[in-house]
Amino acid sequence: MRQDRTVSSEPVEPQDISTASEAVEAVPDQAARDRYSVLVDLIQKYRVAYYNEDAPLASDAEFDLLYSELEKLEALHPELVTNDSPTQVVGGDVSVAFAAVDHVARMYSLEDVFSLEELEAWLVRAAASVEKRGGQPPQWLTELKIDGLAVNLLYRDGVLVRAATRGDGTTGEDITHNVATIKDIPQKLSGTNFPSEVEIRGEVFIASKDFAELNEKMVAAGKAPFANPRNSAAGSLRQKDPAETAKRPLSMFVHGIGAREGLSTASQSETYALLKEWGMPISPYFKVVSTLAEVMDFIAYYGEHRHDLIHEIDGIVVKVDDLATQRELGHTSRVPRWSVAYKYPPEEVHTKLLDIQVQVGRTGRVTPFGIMEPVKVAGSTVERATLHNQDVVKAKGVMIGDVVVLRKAGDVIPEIVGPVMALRELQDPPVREFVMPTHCPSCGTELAPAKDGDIDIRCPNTKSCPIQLTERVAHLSGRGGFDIEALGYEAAVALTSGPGPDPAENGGSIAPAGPGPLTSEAQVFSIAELDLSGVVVWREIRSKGEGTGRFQQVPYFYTKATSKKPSVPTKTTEKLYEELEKAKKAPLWRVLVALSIRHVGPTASRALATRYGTMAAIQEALLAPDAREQLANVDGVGGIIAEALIEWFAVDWHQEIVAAWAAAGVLMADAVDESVPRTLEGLTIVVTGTLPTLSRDEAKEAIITRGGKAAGSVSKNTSYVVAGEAAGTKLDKAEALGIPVLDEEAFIALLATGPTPAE
Ligand SMILES: NC(=O)c1ccc[n+]([C@@H]2O[C@H](COP(=O)([O-])OP(=O)(O)OC[C@H]3O[C@@H](n4cnc5c(N)ncnc54)[C@H](O)[C@@H]3O)[C@@H](O)[C@H]2O)c1
Ligand SMILES: [Zn+2]
Repeated sequence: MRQDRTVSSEPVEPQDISTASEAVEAVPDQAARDRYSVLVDLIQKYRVAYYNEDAPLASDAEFDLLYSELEKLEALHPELVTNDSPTQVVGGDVSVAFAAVDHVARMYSLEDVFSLEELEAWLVRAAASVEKRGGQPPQWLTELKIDGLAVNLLYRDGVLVRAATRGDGTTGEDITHNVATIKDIPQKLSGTNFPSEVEIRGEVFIASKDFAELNEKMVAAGKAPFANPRNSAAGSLRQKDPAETAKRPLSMFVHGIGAREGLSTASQSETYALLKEWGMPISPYFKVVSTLAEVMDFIAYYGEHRHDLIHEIDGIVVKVDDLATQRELGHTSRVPRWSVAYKYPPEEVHTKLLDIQVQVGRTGRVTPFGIMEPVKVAGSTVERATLHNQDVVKAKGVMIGDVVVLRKAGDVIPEIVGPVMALRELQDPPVREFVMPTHCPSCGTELAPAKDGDIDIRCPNTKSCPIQLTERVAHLSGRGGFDIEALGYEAAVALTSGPGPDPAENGGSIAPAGPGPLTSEAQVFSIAELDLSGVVVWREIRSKGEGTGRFQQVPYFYTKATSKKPSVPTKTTEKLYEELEKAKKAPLWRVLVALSIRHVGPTASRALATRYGTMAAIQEALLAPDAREQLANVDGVGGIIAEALIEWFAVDWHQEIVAAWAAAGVLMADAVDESVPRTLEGLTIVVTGTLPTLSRDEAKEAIITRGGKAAGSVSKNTSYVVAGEAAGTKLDKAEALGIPVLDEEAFIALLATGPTPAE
């Protein structure tokens, strides 16, 4: 039966009601009845969107919360429960696009728990129930809860005769032709002696790497990307045209059996082994354990490795392994009593996109980012997420005011996946399109791409744009730069800008204004000489631990003067001075990172430092007529970075920063190991193929420490090519250009003595 698809614009917040365990049966009042029908309608509507349209209106987390609220309400008022309550039936039904087919044995859903305490209570209860019936303490089959959709495969005498979706558990959709396109699923089982009839059940999914590729293709074809692997698997499997399904990278793992005429295995794990012999795809991840502690270990392990697996998971399933015990325990109308699913905290939620603003980075790049209603996802509260550039905003199709899918997988940066289209029309105020600003929000300069054809637009006022300076100062003191802990973002703001207007008169937001005492990063190593005593910032006045909405100006780098003590630099400020002194001895690569040269991060900086050793050598290389080629040839550098270096160093005020830092005592050179003779001075050597004893890195290191240059590609300027086993095109090119080729032995001799005049 089709549900009415009108969507109420009233957002329904889950309400906090007492838990079932502490519930006393009470007569439901009108409020409880009203709430009950609201919940039932909403859950049914969400189910239809999820199972039949493959286009969820709510996140799983939101759905689960509403569902558990319904369960609790029913526990409190059992007389409200009807036979067709969502808690009594398996979600989903049969869409008109497919023929309806009855399963031989019913299919069930799973009981969900959302905390380890609940899981423990469930396992203890189930074990007690088994023992009460005279059984042994159960062995637990622990598996991953695959984020896909269930299929039921009916094999008669070893031949696949029908495949169906779960549907409402009794009747599913006939998807035999679509399943026939899935390579993992055998049309014929291998071996002999098959039962006359067996229903093999499993989860169809799209592997994580395939999912990423599929979405890239969808976007390239101008279609909306899938919100998650579950939707994509469901959408792909339920295509009307099997030829479409065939194009989708679907996989499957078995997780159960239904009808089993003449199958004699005693446990589910044993059945898996048999099915594997028959050629069915069995998950590599399941494990049979006997204690609660082992179940918990399994959960902890996969919680940590959640994103290193073949497929996405949303939890762990624990099953009683023994089949006779499974039969003993039976099932409710909706779920088996011998199995439970523990769900990990959600990594994907829905939230409202309140605004899209832009920020200006340290290289002037202007990036839009979303501001959302704060929402908890994967353990942290998120309210901002980058949208990268205007093209990404377009590709994702998000508008200001949309309800969006927000994903934060593990430690990964939160990402706005896309809008929930079905809710767009209902937003009030209506959604509106984001328009990229034409002028810099910090300095008002007109924005433009650095080069024709660039997607990113930038504020070209790099030297004086206040926000760019702030960002550069914050960056140079960062972990990859000089690593000056006492110079964090707040300090960078205080140094580079004035305190701005009173936040109380500015909607509570702290807006920097005017220049601060530091007007260029050239001065950072002279901060101690600047007068920081007058630098103030706005702080909210707190009373009894609460904000008051009123603000006062407080000194940032100095203590507050009292009648007894004059204002002096704070401890942190003293630390800042000390750290600056230490930073002067930072290795060259850190100096390079600190300069905020486009594309020059720690990796490229390390490569440059290893190759050149001093800032002077880099500057000299930049002056050479073939500078671009030389730099691009450094392993780990390449053409784009070479270009960026040349461009950066060509700017006067950039050179002034380098000069000012050098004048302030920044070393800008890595120590040279004097004990190694510089036998390769002036030589350019390329190492290729596998050498018998030296690794590629050891060989390069040996060249560099002896004053030589370890290049990545062969040119007429190459002095030698050191070739090992399986050397490819580089060797061919060396031979074509007549460049001497050395084996490892000859190379080691060269390291020791340098080129002999005979050569
Ligand atoms: N976002 C929404 O609007 C919305 C709507 C309806 C349902 N849902 C989601 O679906 C869930 C309920 O759906 P459900 O009834 O399909 O139950 P479920 O997804 O919680 O669990 C049952 C299903 O898990 C699957 N599964 C994966 N790995 C398994 C394994 N190793 N062993 C056994 N089964 C395995 C099977 O397909 C099985 O049918 C909700 O908790 C919610 O997360 C979301
Ligand atoms: Zn600007």
